[in-house]
Amino acid sequence: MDYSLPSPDCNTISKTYNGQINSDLIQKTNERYRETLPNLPRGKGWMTEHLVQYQGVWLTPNAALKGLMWVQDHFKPRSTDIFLATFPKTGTTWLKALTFATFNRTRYGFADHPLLTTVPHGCLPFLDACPNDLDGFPSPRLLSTHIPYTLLPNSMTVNQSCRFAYICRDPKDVLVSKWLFMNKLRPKELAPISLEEAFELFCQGISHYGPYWDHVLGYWKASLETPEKVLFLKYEELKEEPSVVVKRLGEFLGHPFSLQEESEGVVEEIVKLCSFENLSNLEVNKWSVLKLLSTQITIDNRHFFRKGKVGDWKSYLTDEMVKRINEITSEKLLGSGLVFGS
Ligand SMILES: Nc1ncnc2c1ncn2[C@@H]1O[C@H](COP(=O)(O)OS(=O)(=O)O)[C@@H](OP(=O)(O)O)[C@H]1O
Repeated sequence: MDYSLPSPDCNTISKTYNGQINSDLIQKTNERYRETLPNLPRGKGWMTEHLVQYQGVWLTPNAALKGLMWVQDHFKPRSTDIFLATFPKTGTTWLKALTFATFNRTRYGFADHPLLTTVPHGCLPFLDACPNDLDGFPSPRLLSTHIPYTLLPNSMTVNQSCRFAYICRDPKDVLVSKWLFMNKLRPKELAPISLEEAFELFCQGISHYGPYWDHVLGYWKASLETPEKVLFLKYEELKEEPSVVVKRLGEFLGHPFSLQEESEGVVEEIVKLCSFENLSNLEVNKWSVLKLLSTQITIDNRHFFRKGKVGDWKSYLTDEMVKRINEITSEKLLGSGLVFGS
């Protein structure tokens, strides 16, 4: 089986979560999970009723918490692994497409590229959902994760030469994108979350894999310490100069673009293939669904493509909200050398 091809099986973790694979290791993590869960602080959920705080991070109590414990307890990283790491709604879908297309550019032609018929999420297995299903994948593995850098096991960060491509985005756009997306997925029996509520929760750090600023700072600091291992990107820069960023991505992935490829316009082809305008208009991304077996949730692919703009927060946030979130951002990032646009 060619595992690097898009595979609908990349979410097969449900087998694991549902306990159908019966091993001592799984039992141990499940026990740890069952013992830990009742003692964790709870906050209001955006998509689920609650989020729980584990090791300082807010997670959905079922899939995300179990996924994290799984990775911490059992994932066997390889030195050649490449992870696409993101906080949700910062550009995951886009970077997945770009990474997949860049990494596999000699394997697929642009006219019949897998991304024309597969949602980007179907192209890169989600580590947090299937850590033990990945053992059979040939190296080098391209995987994705939402786990904050500081919560990853040492086996992935300190002890291995695994690489991470990380993308962040202006928190105001992340908040708005997340609020609109989560309300679409929120079960009908739960009342929708108002923007005011979402704003408050986000500012307090209570959102999936939040606090947002801590997530960003974890990868930012790691990128300063080990730039060869952590590539730190910004959604806004990718929008501004996609070709420049794709070339950096190529180098980071260990596949720099040759002069010939550049003169043949390969970089631009990748940028075009993965552009919002192209991906959001494909049949697969307009009408198909992504089944997240681990959470039993089905997501319409079109929800991953809303506007794809920088600064759409201006249509939603009040001046007061902007002032508060900007203040939090300045405070949190103070002295880090990292800034977001105003
Ligand atoms: N190709 C491309 N180019 C530019 N922007 C894109 C692209 N694909 C998705 N998007 C926009 O990214 C936002 C979704 O973020 P994520 O992909 O991180 O979401 S998720 O975590 O995977 O659910 C969401 O942003 P908003 O439009 O602001 O809501 C998407 O529209």
